[in-house]
Amino acid sequence: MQPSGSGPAAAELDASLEQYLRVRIFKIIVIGDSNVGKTCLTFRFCGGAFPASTEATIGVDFREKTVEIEGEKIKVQVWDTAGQERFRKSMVEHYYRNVHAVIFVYDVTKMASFTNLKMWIEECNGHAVPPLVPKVLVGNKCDLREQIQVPSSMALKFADAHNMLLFETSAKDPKESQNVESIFMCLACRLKAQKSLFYRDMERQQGKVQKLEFTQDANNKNSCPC
Ligand SMILES: Nc1nc2c(ncn2[C@@H]2O[C@H](COP(=O)(O)OP(=O)(O)OP(=O)(O)O)[C@@H](O)[C@H]2O)c(=O)[nH]1
Ligand SMILES: [Mg+2]
Repeated sequence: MQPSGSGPAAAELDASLEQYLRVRIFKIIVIGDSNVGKTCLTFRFCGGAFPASTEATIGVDFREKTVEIEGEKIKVQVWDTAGQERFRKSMVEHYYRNVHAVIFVYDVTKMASFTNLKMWIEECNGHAVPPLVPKVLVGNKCDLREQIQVPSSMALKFADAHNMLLFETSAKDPKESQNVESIFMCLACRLKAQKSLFYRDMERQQGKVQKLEFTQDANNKNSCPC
């Protein structure tokens, strides 16, 4: 596993430094029951492989990957959170502070992990995460076809009701790696478009809209995987 030596304060400092150096950094948190595969999904995206073994995450593990969207380098900072209450309770405030996007994960072979999503969404809402923060739903472990308990139709209905996109995938199956990548890239593209709008509005207020280099991105959604 990747080392997780730096704490949330260091990650926040890192974010400030990155902003200073003008590389945009997007903080994406991964939330859900213990054992649904949050660590494996984040490792698949950032490390390009399925980890040989994992242990329950304690507090949070940070992973990151620099991606390029429409010629701009963006650092995706992934917060792989702990699903077990005892390993997360002291950290919850840090998870949600200044978060840019949220990924809710359930295990398609475990109905309880799906029904518990309600609780995870409540926790997220309870931390005043703005409605504009994009959220997606991920059903993991689709490689275990014989054991699926959560039908796609049920998950889709839930995702629709909560205004989220649904991804069903497997961190384990190498054939699904592109799909895992799409989850994060979809969010990064949305954030890039959103932030461009934000910057454009700010500039408009200041009467400088013509000078802003990000303006064009707001309307250009062609490269978004979703
Ligand atoms: N078959 C299969 N197993 C998976 C997949 N993803 C994860 N696992 C297994 O599920 C178990 C839990 O994975 P983790 O990624 O550690 O789960 P987690 O959600 O991070 O758990 P916490 O850190 O306790 O919150 C491990 O034994 C993984 O090997 C998958 O896509 N398919
Ligand atoms: Mg974990």
